[in-house]
Amino acid sequence: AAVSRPRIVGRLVRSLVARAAGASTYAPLPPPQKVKVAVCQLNVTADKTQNLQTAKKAIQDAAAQGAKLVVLPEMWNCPYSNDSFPTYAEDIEGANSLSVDMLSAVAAETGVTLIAGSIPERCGDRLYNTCCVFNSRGELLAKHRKVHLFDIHIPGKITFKESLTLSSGPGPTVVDTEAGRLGIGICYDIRFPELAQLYAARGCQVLIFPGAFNMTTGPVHWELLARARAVDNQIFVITCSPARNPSSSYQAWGHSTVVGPFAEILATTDHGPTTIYADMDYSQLEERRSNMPLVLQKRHDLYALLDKTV
Ligand SMILES: NC(=O)CC(=O)C(=O)O
Repeated sequence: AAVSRPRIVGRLVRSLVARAAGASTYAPLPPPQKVKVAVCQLNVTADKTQNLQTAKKAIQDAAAQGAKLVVLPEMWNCPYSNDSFPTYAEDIEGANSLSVDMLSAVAAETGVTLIAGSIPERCGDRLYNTCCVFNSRGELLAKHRKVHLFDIHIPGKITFKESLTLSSGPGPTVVDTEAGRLGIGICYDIRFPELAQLYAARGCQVLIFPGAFNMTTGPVHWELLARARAVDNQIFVITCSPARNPSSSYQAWGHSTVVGPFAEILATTDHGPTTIYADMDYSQLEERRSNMPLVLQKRHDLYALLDKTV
């Protein structure tokens, strides 16, 4: 059954308070040893109702295939454009968020942990690019607001300035779920290795990046960055893109991918709508880290990661 909005909000507030209070002192988790993940590369159109139906069906199908963790892409309920963000934005903690209601209900119905890509979030007079995380009861566990905004100008290729409409989020998001401890980033966030290092230092088992790279940066950087974050931190990395839509003003690269802690590709795809699956075995984290104990070999006398959020 769908979870009522007050319960969702209460849950989120408790979760945020708990994280603020104890972010540096997570108790060791009894994580599941193996998790089957589904990465849904959704077709995104200008029709929001259709986008919601597409997402719902993809989650249901993934659960029917045995996935326990389901990931959606960046901006799956609207076209990726500054014109669209204000129009499609929803108040995630308000009473009438169509997307959140659907996500909460389908997570509860299917019993999956849902990393719900991102949607434009309206909060007061600000907009954010926000990823919601739901547990198997449909409760909102956390939300990540994109920390690094995508402001780039590559002459003759691509210019995009998210900061024209969006505000950047306040900080990292580590969330303990039935599918393990997850660190969440959105798209451009993957380019900043310190964020991934911080997540690894906090004991995350998987880094999840809903993202929509493009035809200029995607071919050269998308897989490279996912594998780089994985190999640096000896950690699982998941990227989830929208499918490429020829009628869209922004051509997404696609190529959603799951990478293992040795930087090996566990699952990947091209640019069409599809769902890819991978079995993540968390015992590989210990194995890779004991084979090659990078954390123990760091020269803390020469450099350090400074976590300013705890
Ligand atoms: N869309 C993004 O946030 C990032 C991207 O396309 C890139 O880094 O390239």
